[in-house]
Amino acid sequence: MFQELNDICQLAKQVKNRSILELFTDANRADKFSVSVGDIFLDYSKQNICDNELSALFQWAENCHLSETINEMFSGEKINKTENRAVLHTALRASKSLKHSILKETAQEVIETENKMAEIVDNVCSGKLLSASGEKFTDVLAIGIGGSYYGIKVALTALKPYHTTGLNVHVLANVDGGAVEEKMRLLPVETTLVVVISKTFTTQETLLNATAIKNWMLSSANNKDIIEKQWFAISTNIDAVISFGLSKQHILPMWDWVGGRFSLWSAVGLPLALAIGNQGFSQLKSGAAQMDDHFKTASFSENMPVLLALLGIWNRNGLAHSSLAILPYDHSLRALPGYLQQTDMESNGKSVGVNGEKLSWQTAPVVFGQEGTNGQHAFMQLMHQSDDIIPTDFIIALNSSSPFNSHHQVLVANCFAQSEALMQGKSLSQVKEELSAAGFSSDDIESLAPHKTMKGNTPSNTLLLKSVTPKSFGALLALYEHKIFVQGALWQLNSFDQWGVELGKQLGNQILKVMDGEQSERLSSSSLSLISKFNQAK
Ligand SMILES: O=P(O)(O)OC[C@H]1O[C@](O)(CO)[C@@H](O)[C@@H]1O
Repeated sequence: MFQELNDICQLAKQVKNRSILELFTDANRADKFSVSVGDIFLDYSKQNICDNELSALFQWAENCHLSETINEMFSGEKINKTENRAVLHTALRASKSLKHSILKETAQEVIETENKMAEIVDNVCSGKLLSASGEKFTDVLAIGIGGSYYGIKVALTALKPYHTTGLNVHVLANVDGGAVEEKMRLLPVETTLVVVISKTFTTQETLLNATAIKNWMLSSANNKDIIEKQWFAISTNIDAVISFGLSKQHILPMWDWVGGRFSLWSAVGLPLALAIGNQGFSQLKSGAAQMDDHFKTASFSENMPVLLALLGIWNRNGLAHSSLAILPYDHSLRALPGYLQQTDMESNGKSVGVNGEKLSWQTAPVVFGQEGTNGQHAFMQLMHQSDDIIPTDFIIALNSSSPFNSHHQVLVANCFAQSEALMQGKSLSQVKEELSAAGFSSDDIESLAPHKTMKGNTPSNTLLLKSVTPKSFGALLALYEHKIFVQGALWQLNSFDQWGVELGKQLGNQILKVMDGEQSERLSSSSLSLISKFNQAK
């Protein structure tokens, strides 16, 4: 029973068209299908699922040895098999004693790096560490892309009310001269601290942006020590950073057992800590650690990341829904959909299993979203009336950091209304009744009614945070990290590599050469013609 994903899919097939709304005849459903961890509450009662199906999912997860796989990750087994690496971002937010027991001899280096990072933050804030011109820093520019950008970006945005240090922290990721120019116009050269983040220190976009900013600083500043004094880097590739011109004392290490998209908890978080202070950064990590403990110890039926993962698989494979909408109804969480797009799709957007076999099931959904209520005036039309059912995660904070309470109430009401509308829908007969009550003629009712029906039966989760604080936000990020890990494990793929991004990088380099006059037989006539149009326009 329930040995294979296929068994789960067969079970789901039988209930695909069941009405979610009718499941609420069980008066205890909302209580039963919800769980709390710290400051986060998850209501999953609006999913198309019942007790026996959840039990089947738990049983299947047990049969897949999920508990063992979770232990393997936390204990540092090399579960990233294609790169022969452990996956230990959780150790970065663990207690000192746990760090020692997991990381062994590396623990000391990790703790020293944490201390060094905290010292940099203290010294920059107190003015002990000054710019090359002897002034206090006013701004920080973080340069990095992908996993060396999204975590910082989402946390900086979410924790704006906790930016207590007075430093203005900016991020530069995209390789676009316009974005670079924007920063140059905005930033004061003499008082900007730069943090270059690149695990490999070979990433084209980051190196190009860093070089442009470096040249700009060198040409605009009076002091030629500006790079040595005002720049820091986070990387595993120390030699490359030194060749780039940074002083060794200004390099904080990374380790190959921390994946880029799970690296916020390492020194990669330096720009964030420079905004929210050391205390804020510790609280962020403590929230994540709280979720780690819960994930490691809670039974599957109470385990929030496991539940989210299994519900996602139920929707993706069982009910064959191919997308996932992330809809935070909180301005501070507006960067979350973009962050989760990377974390989820770069981790699990794969079709080959850990042993190289072609998987015979679908994996990561297409993740998209936007802050509410903007989405309601855009793509939610499709969610209500197209044939595609798009499972949704609604995320709200019960208490807003804004003083505009009436706005917050309207925002939350809209959020609850959308999950209800997506579930209830509106049938043809309901619409006809409404039109008739409003006095429409029978001809008008017949022609208008089909346009006004809503399919309903769209499943959703609602996540409530007491408020968005460093601690609750850390827990939220860890929740999704673990959800994605569980899904990858159950889909039997490696969530921790990203070979799919390589071909584009190779072809990008080749195209640059063709733009400079080299011949290529590997490119299609379409691309060659586009290159020629670009060259003509130059
Ligand atoms: O930190 P790096 O080495 O510059 O890499 C940046 C990002 O590029 C990727 O390799 C691919 O997008 C990510 O996994 C990584 O986070």
